[in-house]
Amino acid sequence: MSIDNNKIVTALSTILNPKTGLNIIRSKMVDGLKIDGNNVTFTLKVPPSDAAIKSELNFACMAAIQEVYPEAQVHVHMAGSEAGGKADNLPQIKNIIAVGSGKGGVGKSTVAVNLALALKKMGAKVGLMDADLYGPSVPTLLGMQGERPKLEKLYGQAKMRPLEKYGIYTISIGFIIEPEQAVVLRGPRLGGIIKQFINDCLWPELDFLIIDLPPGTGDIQLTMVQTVPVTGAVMVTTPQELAYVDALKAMNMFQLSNVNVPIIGVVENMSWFTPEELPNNKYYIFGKGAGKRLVKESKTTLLGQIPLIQSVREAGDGGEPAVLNPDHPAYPYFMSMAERTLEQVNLRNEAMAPTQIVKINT
Ligand SMILES: Nc1ncnc2c1ncn2[C@@H]1O[C@H](COP(=O)(O)OP(=O)(O)OP(=O)(O)O)[C@@H](O)[C@H]1O
Repeated sequence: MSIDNNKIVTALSTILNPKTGLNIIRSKMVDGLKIDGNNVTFTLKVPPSDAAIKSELNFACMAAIQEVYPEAQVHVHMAGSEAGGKADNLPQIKNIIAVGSGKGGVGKSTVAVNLALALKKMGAKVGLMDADLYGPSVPTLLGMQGERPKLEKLYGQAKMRPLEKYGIYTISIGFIIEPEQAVVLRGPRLGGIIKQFINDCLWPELDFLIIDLPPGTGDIQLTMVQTVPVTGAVMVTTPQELAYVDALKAMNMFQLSNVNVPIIGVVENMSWFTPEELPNNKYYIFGKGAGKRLVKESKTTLLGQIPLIQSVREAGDGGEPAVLNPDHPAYPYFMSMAERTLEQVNLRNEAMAPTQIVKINT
């Protein structure tokens, strides 16, 4: 009986990429498959990992093929994938968007969550990583307090599966420890947790991973740009002068020549106050202008201005973000913010090469 190419591919597609948990055919790890009589030969492009995992993978491939064709002689050549490129970390994710701000409390998490859900509504596959380790808000904003991610073993390594809510995938330190304990985490451990969110999480194939960064500039932001190729950053600010100064500092971090993460655009939150009973009135209680000034400084685009509306806070506290409800007064603002973000990400991808992981000597 001659060996059928398709049956070999089917057998190999039961083997998983040790890094992502996706199958090795989908992950394009199998190259140069050749069948010659009973000999089955191919190259397996493996992400950097230890020798034990490589040998387990090797045996798993052989066993899967020999289950279908016991007479097959299987020759697997192991080849490392190129180091430092997008292929290494989160290759299954097309766009990684970091949402940053100069200061806390400007609504960065609210923007990140509504952006993620709006992109999902527009048909994208979306993940949301809560990297704000000191003040994780995602569990509350998505109404997921107390939920825990499932742990699984993959080739002997413990992996976490992101939780699913409203059709998006998410992970947060708030799902692992009680939020009030997060403040006791210190520098080196913070970087370790971010790396776990990236390397030890079984993220599915996604069009967008939105990352809710902590406010300001610091180790977590740096670890992030060093560990994954961030496609671009969305900066969130409130309209007042003081917010502008801090937002500019945070924005400049992404623009450092050795970081070089493009700014996708600026979202101005709490641009004006609109009382629910007077929906056409706008009161500029925080002044005007920070968003536009930041846009001018970064030569980017104003992705949106979101009004300060009491029910935005209520929707967030209630775990059902505004963009889930088409009748919510903030719905059109968040949707148009997401549409512009998508437009700008597409323009960025047409105009520039993928971001490389940043190498910083500290
Ligand atoms: N447009 C808005 N209208 C009304 N309330 C808002 C608006 N945006 C955010 N809020 C509320 O402001 C508070 C702070 O928002 P959020 O947690 O999103 O900010 P943040 O910048 O992520 O803060 P931190 O990084 O310090 O956690 C929340 O209670 C949120 O519901």
